[in-house]
Amino acid sequence: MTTPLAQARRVVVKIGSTLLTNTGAGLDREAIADWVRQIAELRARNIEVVVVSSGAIAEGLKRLGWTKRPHAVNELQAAAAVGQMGLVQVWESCFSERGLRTAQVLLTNSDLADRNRYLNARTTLRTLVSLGVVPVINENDTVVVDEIRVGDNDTLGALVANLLEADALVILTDQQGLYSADPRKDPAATLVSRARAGDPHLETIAGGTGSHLGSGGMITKVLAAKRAGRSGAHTAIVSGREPDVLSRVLAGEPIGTLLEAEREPIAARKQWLADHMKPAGRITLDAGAVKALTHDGKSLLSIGATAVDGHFGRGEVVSVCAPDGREIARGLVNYGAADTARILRKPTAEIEAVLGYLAEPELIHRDNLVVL
Ligand SMILES: Nc1ncnc2c1ncn2[C@@H]1O[C@H](COP(=O)(O)OP(=O)(O)O)[C@@H](O)[C@H]1O
Ligand SMILES: N[C@@H](CCC(=O)OP(=O)(O)O)C(=O)O
Repeated sequence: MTTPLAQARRVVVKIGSTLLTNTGAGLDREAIADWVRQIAELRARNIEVVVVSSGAIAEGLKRLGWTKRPHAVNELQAAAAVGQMGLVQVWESCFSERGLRTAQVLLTNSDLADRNRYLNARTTLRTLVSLGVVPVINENDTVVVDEIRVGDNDTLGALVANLLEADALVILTDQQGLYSADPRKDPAATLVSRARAGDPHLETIAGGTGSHLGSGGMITKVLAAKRAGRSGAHTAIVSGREPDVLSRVLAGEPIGTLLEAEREPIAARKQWLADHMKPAGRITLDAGAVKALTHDGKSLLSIGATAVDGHFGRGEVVSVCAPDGREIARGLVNYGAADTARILRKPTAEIEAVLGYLAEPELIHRDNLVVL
């Protein structure tokens, strides 16, 4: 039986540092050339491919002769800048040997959090893909500090899958897939071959971080699958060393781990709201308002809001939380933080008397709200 990946027409392929750099020994040109051969085959089958390539820091460390990964952010950024040169050189030369054009795209979280820049990134990527170019994307490590980082390329891969409304996210790593426990520590761990993206059990078995070269480990892959699933993309986590891995996975062969998107994809604009890595503030609700949003698909009214945190203006993205602090939704708020604080627990009919104006009857309109 074939998996639903046999139907995928647009895919994001994310490749981790350990694989790309042969566990830190230096860029594995042979392996990269082989993935490029498979990508060329996919293109010939009319499958559009975007690559998210890690490895800049790992390659930079090697080129600078640093045997230990530094802690200082400026040193990591310098390593990324050095390594990125080598990375794109190898990708470019391997693709050109196959007669394919490639393009370097470096993104940060703030490029995706700002609505205009997000739309620009989307248009540029779509244009590249429609021109038959294979974009090679990485985080722009040189300019990002912690507050504005995506942080790891599994998440970046999911954001790109959402941005392009891809059908699949294929994560190539150094293990056969997701196991019931970290196989480096537990030899009895078994492979999870198929599960629902977003199943909370997956997060418990994926715990812990990865190798010293990469950043995420399995937990970021599981969370990336959940995120990609929201726009309808299935995720495969497979070994990049498996022969013909890309061709086989996208022919629907059940290898590695398949994490299936089961929900109806949410609309692109709502997806953008959900993908905000760092909302500008937080509004907490009472239990009745939580139910109105999550079960009844209602707008958020001020009467159900009990607390507000952060500094945000009208029109910014905020987190909407249950009384226990759990984030249940995100949305574009109609009132800034100071005015929101003044209308907490107030019925809509009193907003004008309290604030001296009525911007909108709802605190967040349902069209601008996505339940997570
Ligand atoms: N449940 C699990 N199944 C598989 N691997 C796991 C699991 N939990 C932790 N890991 C670890 O995650 C590592 C892969 O993550 P990472 O090194 O960040 O890879 P990449 O560079 O491909 O992103 C594996 O080598 C493994 O040691
Ligand atoms: N942008 C970083 C990637 C960091 C990262 O997520 O690495 P990995 O866990 O190997 O995919 C780099 O190029 O080194």
